[in-house]
Amino acid sequence: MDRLVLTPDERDEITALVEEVLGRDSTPDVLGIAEEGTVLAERLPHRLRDFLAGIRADESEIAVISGLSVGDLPPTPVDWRAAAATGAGRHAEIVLLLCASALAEPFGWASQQDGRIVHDVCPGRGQESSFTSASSRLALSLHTEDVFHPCRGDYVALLCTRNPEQTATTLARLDAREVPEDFLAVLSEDRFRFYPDDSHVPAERRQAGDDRLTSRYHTVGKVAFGPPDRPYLRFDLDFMDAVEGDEDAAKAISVMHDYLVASAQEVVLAPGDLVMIDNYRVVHGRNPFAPRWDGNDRWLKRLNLIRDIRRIYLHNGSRSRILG
Ligand SMILES: O=C(O)CCC(=O)C(=O)O
Ligand SMILES: [Fe+2]
Repeated sequence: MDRLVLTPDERDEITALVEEVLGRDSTPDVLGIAEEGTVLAERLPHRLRDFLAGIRADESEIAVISGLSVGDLPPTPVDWRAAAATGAGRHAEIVLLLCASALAEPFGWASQQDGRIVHDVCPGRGQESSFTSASSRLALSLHTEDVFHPCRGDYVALLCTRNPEQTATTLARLDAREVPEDFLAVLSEDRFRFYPDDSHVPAERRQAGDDRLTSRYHTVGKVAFGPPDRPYLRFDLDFMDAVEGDEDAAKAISVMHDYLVASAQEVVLAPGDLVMIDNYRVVHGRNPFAPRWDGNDRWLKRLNLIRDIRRIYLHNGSRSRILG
């Protein structure tokens, strides 16, 4: 893991830029700021830009920037809808957008959190055991973000505003030297189906009970691909399966899951920590925790990033960074 600890002066420089951007408009347009992101990011402290350029060039798995300001915070919202309605944590959103724009291009999903580009990750009441980031009492299993889609992010960026129980984010990669060749060979073939996760499916449809995974749209692909010595990875136990009748592929999913769990590392984010997770090189998840619903629960802001925004434009058939 690579880490950069910002100095108080660097933090203040970033805060001043964020305040300038927020001060331009009484109702800031977050998507509009994302459009300007890469230009605004040129004004971030040199050491931060240098660090992120290195992360990008090296394809580093995990990078943490510590010491960011998250602004004045209201109580942790009860769910993302409450955050969206009130603009809770706007300062933190812009910190995240600007810093992340020095690494890659922000984008969002029409099907997720109402098409917002910056997401809220906080425990949702009634969603304690869901398979989404709003879960709490149930661990969020190791996954590639948006595993089903060819335009899934190159990075997931998470900025922590609160983490009172020091709940860990979990991370794991595939080290080709550690796994048997025949197993890797199965993972490297188009023998796996990938489905949209529950955050992309309207709650009404899920509650209606007619939403079996296999009735969802899916894509077929490999779990391991890319440079053989440093393979890329596509995996989400809860939202994938083997193609019909392929027992060796089904077994490979289960062995792969055990391998990832056994080799996972934990990163505990503190307020003001921003982690950039390479969504091709590592899978991520979260340990379980017990929310207190006291306004001080764990709360992250999340942003998806892609190296080449044209892939999104081509998919959309328009210059929109909201995919769908
Ligand atoms: O809460 C965390 O640490 C990770 C959550 C997650 O997987 C996500 O927001 O994509
Ligand atoms: Fe995730």
